[in-house]
Amino acid sequence: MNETPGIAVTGASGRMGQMLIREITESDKMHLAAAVERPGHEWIGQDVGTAMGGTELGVTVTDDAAQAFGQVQAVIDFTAPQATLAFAAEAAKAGIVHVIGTTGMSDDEIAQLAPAAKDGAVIVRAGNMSLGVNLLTQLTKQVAAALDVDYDIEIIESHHNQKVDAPSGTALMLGEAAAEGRGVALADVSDRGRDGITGVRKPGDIGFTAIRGGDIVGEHDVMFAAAGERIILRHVASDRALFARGALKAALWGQGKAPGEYDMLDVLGLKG
Ligand SMILES: NC(=O)C1=CN([C@@H]2O[C@H](COP(=O)(O)OP(=O)(O)OC[C@H]3O[C@@H](n4cnc5c(N)ncnc54)[C@H](OP(=O)(O)O)[C@@H]3O)[C@@H](O)[C@H]2O)C=CC1
Ligand SMILES: O=C(O)C1=N[C@H](C(=O)O)C[C@H](O)C1
Repeated sequence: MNETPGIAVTGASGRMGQMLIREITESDKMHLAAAVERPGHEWIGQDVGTAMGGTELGVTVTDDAAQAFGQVQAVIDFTAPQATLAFAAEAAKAGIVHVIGTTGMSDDEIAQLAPAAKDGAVIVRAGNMSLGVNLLTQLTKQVAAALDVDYDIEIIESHHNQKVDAPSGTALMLGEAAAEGRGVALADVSDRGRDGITGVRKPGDIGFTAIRGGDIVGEHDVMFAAAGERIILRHVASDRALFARGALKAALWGQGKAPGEYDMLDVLGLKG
């Protein structure tokens, strides 16, 4: 009998799904108890370890999230917005921790998580689970608060060519932090797509640029550009294990917490 928390991983065959499974099986603080994929996926019914090309892990990939979540203490979910909403409803029914790494959720989709948090899920959601990026959000807020609108804020993110959403979840976290530092709402100042005759830059705007290419894991610059100088705050991720380890930490942190919505600043004790 394994006394450590049992963890389910959704999107088990994905880049992050496989990374999470590797990290969980190497941890002595938790154990892999379920692996979920979408109905019709070729991995359904196979042992997840052998499907990944390694040794058997004794966990069969399933498309039955309700049944899987009934057997675990936490689910770690790096999938897609609509899938994540369905998993949140199941996590609420099971009364478990739901760690959400999925990005690209609209404001409306994010708002739809509230009922799940009210009904029993302990939701920990962040567009980036790394300590470095979460620290960078605090630094961004601080620098933005110290500088006036003579410093144009631009957020530049680079990712691999398989990424489907832009700007990245991390870029949006950094944008929110900059806007908060300036005491404005990001929605009012966000400039997300320049093309053609755009006119001159509006003072106070926060601009976003997305680069997609090759196998870039994830790079983010927050630039404060003024006449005669530029300040650039940068985070470079070179290994997805970084995100997976943050997610594992969140799954453990959530044990015994009251149902509700939390983020990585709560987990890392960086709020304030
Ligand atoms: N917060 C963070 O720190 C990080 C967040 N991310 C985010 O995580 C998400 C996944 O990224 P990544 O692993 O690179 O993407 P992948 O496309 O490699 O993986 C996504 C996985 O989710 C599966 N999936 C989609 N819908 C369902 C469903 N209904 N039920 C079960 N599984 C489903 C996909 O299956 P199929 O292939 O069949 O579609 C796929 O296996 C993205 O939103 C990304 O931005 C990534 C890294 C870090
Ligand atoms: O899709 C990715 O790969 C990543 N997504 C997250 C994001 O959208 O910011 C985090 C990380 O940068 C990798």
